[in-house]
Amino acid sequence: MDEPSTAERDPDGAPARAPDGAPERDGVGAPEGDPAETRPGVIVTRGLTKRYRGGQLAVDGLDLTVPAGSVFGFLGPNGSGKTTTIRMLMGLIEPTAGTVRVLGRPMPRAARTVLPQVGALIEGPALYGFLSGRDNLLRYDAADPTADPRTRRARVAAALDRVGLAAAAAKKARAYSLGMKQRLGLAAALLQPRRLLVLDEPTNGLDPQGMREIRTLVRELAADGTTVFLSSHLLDEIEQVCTHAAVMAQGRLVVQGPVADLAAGARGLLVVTTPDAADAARVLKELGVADVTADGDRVTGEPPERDLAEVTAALVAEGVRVRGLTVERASLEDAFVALTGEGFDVAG
Ligand SMILES: Nc1ncnc2c1ncn2[C@@H]1O[C@H](COP(=O)(O)OP(=O)(O)OP(=O)(O)O)[C@@H](O)[C@H]1O
Repeated sequence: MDEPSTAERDPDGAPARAPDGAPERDGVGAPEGDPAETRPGVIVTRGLTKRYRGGQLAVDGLDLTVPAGSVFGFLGPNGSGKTTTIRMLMGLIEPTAGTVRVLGRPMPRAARTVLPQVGALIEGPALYGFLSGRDNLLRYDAADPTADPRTRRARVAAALDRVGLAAAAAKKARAYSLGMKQRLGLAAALLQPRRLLVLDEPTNGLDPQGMREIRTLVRELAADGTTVFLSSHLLDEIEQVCTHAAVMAQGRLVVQGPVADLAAGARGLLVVTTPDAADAARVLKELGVADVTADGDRVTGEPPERDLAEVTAALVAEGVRVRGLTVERASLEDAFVALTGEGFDVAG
């Protein structure tokens, strides 16, 4: 629950520059009042770069395009630059170079008009422990000049209900679990209808049941037409809830696109189930299948170019009893490993 006021400080007014000193590429010559719909994405960054004062290059030349209506997963191991990027998207910190457009407007310059249309949950909500969950939200909403005080109580009740906190609404926030605090932060982001939700690790600190509930909520919000941008270091979470994803590693964008396409980019795995594993492995090698490994009654390898029917026929012709033969779809994790040559650090 970042205070919007921190994002509303006056920027220097100068157009952001790409590292080579070229003027900002996105929206050159376009008037600021252009509707977002004429833009390619709800979030568009070009050459976005952040070097911290200590010299740490946290984000390096990021070109991100988040399509309208997507649930966009921003994925990367700890320290890959996700939070730094999100803070730049929300105008909380200045980029060292490059540009950010959110809802078609440049950030941080247009923060005052953009941020009321964006619900954000970044780095855990700031809560008053001595106030109840409900009173925290009433207070938060009262600090928003665009919020209608006449509908405040009803909106707060609806938001608490939506995140499953209605029963705990009167409890002091300091007695909330981490998961409950996370939900309260989400409720704060949902007090008004939003065109975009930006959620930094929204399931952090939640138990599996809480994670499922947040995923369901994200899907419902997306079905209502809200674009959701969420960061995560959990690959399966992104696969379960996101339509699109971008993968970060060491401050750089590795890949972005529809989740189905990203996973399809990795080749998947040929799996033969058979009691004659040794013979099956030999035949597959003879057929030119790469990386053949036998483990119990399971023989795996790279999916061959040739028709699977031919592979099955060759196995059977050699007396291999085939119980099953299939190509397992590649997961996003396979895609990540294929793209970076690294495992995905899911610790933390
Ligand atoms: N305020 C700061 N000053 C200096 N370096 C920072 C600062 N904030 C982050 N960094 C460094 O920048 C890099 C990217 O950090 P960032 O928090 O953006 O990554 P992240 O992908 O969000 O990681 P996590 O999942 O752990 O939050 C890291 O090496 C981090 O140590």
